[in-house]
Amino acid sequence: MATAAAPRRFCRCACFCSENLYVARYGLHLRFRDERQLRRDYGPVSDPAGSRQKWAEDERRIVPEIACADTRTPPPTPCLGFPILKPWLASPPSCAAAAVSAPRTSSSSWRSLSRKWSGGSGWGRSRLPGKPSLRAPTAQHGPTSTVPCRMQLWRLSFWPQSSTAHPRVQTSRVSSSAWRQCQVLLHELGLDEPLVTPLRERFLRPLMGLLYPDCGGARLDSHRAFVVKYAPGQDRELGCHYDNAELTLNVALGKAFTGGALYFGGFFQAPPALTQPLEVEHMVGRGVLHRGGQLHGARALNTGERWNLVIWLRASAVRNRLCPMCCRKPDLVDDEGFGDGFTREDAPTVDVCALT
Ligand SMILES: O=C(O)CCC(=O)C(=O)O
Ligand SMILES: [Fe+2]
Repeated sequence: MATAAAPRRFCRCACFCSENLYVARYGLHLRFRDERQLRRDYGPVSDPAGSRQKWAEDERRIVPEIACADTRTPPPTPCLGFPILKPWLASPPSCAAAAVSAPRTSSSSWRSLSRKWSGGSGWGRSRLPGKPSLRAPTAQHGPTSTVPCRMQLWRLSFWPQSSTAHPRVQTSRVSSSAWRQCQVLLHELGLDEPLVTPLRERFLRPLMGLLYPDCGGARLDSHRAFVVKYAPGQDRELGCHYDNAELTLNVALGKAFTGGALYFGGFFQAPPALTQPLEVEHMVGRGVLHRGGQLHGARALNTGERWNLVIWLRASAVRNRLCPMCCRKPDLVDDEGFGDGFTREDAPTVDVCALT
């Protein structure tokens, strides 16, 4: 008789508290061991004019940000209109439904998968409403694909009424490398289990197994999903960074906006990385897939409001060997939920062809 497997325990890497802390104000990624090291390594950067007064001001601002990343403050209860999402949650989004059948096709390559989903037309838009399609990878920057889907259903009626209702960063480390005012973690809304986990297991893992086998695409076993908001008077852009993820899906949910394009460079391990950035315009209802380690950022919003769903997809089998943030063997610390996707032992291999 089959017995249910015990839930896996996820961890984070201890570098969470010290490495790669992004301070948007300076566009800097900091290492933080102690105050002396902080002053020694970054004093000249944060105090170009050599003014002690300015440094004191910087210190006030930098240290609370670090403390915030350090302590994992319990999340405030988000104010949300959850019932508004319920009818939609009852039936899976069309992209998930369409993609569930993908592994059963004989296609095992990007090109044939694209042909199937784009109604035989090769690269480009899907002719079938609601079905995902894939766009050609760009030669220079590695595959970055777009997946239209009905994610615009995510009108996010649950967004807090004002940004102050949901204090910045307090819900989480946005990432160890990106930081912004307005973000809501989906697990804090209770949406991981009913929504994001099935989406990852039934749709994204098979798809990523085909598109990005070298990044652990077929072995994705956790995620961090959040919705970000850019608006005038709030965040308008996002600095260049890489994600704490093997792979990322970034879906433009709305509303109406201009500007805010994503730009991509090379991989963070291979500088100089942003000499010729590739720009990808966000289109509402479409998602962009990319490798987490690919440097990227978001250009300034010109007008309107931009809301995006970002899912950082993680494969413990990959990250257990090398933490993508500190690039060392991870120093594991037990954590809640999916932690940062590390585990004390590797997940069993997933046969994507056997998934239904
Ligand atoms: O604003 C965007 O679309 C990019 C978001 C992003 O790269 C991230 O949250 O890691
Ligand atoms: Fe990112």
